[in-house]
Amino acid sequence: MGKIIAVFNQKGGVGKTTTNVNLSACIGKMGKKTLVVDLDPQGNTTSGFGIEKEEVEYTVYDVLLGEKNIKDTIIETEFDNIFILPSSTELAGAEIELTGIDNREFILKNILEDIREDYDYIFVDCPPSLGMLTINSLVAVDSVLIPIQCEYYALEGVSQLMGTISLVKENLNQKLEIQGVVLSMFDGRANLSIQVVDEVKKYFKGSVYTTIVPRNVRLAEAPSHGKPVIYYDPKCKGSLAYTELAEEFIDLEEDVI
Ligand SMILES: Nc1ncnc2c1ncn2[C@@H]1O[C@H](COP(=O)(O)OP(=O)(O)OP(=O)(O)O)[C@@H](O)[C@H]1O
Ligand SMILES: [Mg+2]
Repeated sequence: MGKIIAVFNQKGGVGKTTTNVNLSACIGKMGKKTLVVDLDPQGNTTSGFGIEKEEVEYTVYDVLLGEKNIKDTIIETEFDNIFILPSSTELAGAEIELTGIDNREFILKNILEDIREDYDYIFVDCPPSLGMLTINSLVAVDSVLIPIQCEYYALEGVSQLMGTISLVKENLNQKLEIQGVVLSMFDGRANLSIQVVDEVKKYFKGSVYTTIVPRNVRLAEAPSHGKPVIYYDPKCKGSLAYTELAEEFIDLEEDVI
């Protein structure tokens, strides 16, 4: 049965989508069948895998509103073992449209239960907010992968993030766990980055991945070519980091089992 993981931090621009696209692409390359759910109306995960948002007929929006079956909406990408449930800008409206529905926090969970056996891993890309879409994803998943940017305000908002996870755990999803914390956009030349790594490790204790993702311009360029970085420039630092992170992720998972 597939494991479902939300890539979440309510803070914007910390590397959620970059981590989601590149970690899942590396895991797919390792032979694991992977579904990526783009739950962000910005649709950066969808376009990051080379899918033109305007050309997609049905999206996660139609599935959430019960107008389309998930199996008919998932798209197979050109990348090894990667399937995507695409997003669209309409999804922004879902925040409001879903509030009128009974058991609205469980909509995504019920949808993903139908297909979780078909995949090894399912990654959900969350928007940078604490609205109904994010709550749906925290209820639907087994664990949360938290990207943290190596910058001055890195830990700002982290207590709110942990508070949200605790609330969901107490009230809506008892089995919710922290999958791990990924430090991203590390700049080895800056003392600040080094300090942030120490602080984050102190706060999250053993949950921080050993692999740290450096700031690497190839990671920022790859989405405009519609490719995960390992397909865009397999030898760059960003590719090496996400490949290492995927190996660490899988090793930890397979140890647990
Ligand atoms: N390691 C990195 N090196 C260089 N640029 C990066 C790196 N990680 C992310 N970026 C760039 O930083 C910006 C924000 O990253 P990303 O979109 O992954 O964050 P996000 O948390 O998903 O943002 P949002 O909250 O808006 O969804 C993007 O322009 C991305 O290309
Ligand atoms: Mg994003």
